[in-house]
Amino acid sequence: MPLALVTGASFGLGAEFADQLAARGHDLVLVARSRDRLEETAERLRTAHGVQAHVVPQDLAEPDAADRIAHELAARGLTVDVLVNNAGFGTCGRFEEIDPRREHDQLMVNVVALVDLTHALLPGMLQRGSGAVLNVGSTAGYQPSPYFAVYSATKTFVFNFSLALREEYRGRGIKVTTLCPGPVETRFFETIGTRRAAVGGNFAAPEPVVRAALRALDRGRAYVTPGLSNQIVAHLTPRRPRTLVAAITKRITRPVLEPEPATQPATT
Ligand SMILES: NC(=O)C1=CN([C@@H]2O[C@H](COP(=O)(O)OP(=O)(O)OC[C@H]3O[C@@H](n4cnc5c(N)ncnc54)[C@H](OP(=O)(O)O)[C@@H]3O)[C@@H](O)[C@H]2O)C=CC1
Ligand SMILES: CC(=O)[C@H](N)C(=O)O
Repeated sequence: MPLALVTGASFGLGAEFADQLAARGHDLVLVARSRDRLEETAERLRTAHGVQAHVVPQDLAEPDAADRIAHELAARGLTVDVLVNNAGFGTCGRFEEIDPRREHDQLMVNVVALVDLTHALLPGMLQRGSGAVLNVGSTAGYQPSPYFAVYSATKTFVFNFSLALREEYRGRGIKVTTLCPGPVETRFFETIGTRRAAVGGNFAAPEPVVRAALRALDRGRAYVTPGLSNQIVAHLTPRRPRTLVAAITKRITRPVLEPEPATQPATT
């Protein structure tokens, strides 16, 4: 069976990727920090889909995270066919008020670990002449986003990095697709600290978002943004003048500085 490695598989979109890939008959390697949660997911996938599910607990903010994962894969004799770089989190607010350590970790998880894991696994895919990389970006990456300065920049990085790789490996059996979702109902907003961080779209459930991502990967598409309002942001928003785009985006993202609304819908 083909083997897929999913980062951030303990919750949210990553757990959904693991479910849907297992339902398609993939064996899984599940990576995140929450060991218990990964073990539960792995057991559920084995029982429901009869696949092998391997748990590799790892903090992706650690500088040698990808090396450790690669070492673990080699020790267990596992060859990865599909890499889903999904793990990530956001920060928001006035830049000078955000904990620099948190921003640093965000860069490590959203950017450095994603590149390092791709370095670790892509050469094997090239040798075998087939493989797939699915990177999770965001609609936040389509433009500079004041009050999400670092988060949106990490997602712009993910998008441009993925587009460039896709072009480099065209014709060599490697698919590279970026999922750029708008707001999805996950723990993301608990972690970032406010549901006001859901900018410019309705909340989607993880299931259709992941389904759209895997369909796009099947078809070799460069990127996918599920949902009509998110597609308007993706395709119809002018890209320049860039300073004007940043100024307009600031008007849209500014509410993130205001207090959280009183009621909190449950998250998955
Ligand atoms: N929800 C949304 O509206 C949107 C989300 N995204 C992107 O989707 C991706 C998944 O987020 P989502 O499912 O929504 O959020 P969740 O908070 O539900 O899940 C985040 C996942 O990332 C993992 N993770 C976070 N930090 C680390 C770390 N240091 N080391 C290892 N794993 C880590 C978490 O695992 P653990 O805590 O166990 O380590 C968890 O499995 C992210 O890249 C996010 O930016 C993009 C657009 C919209
Ligand atoms: C959190 C996200 O990345 C999402 N695109 C949003 O705008 O809410």
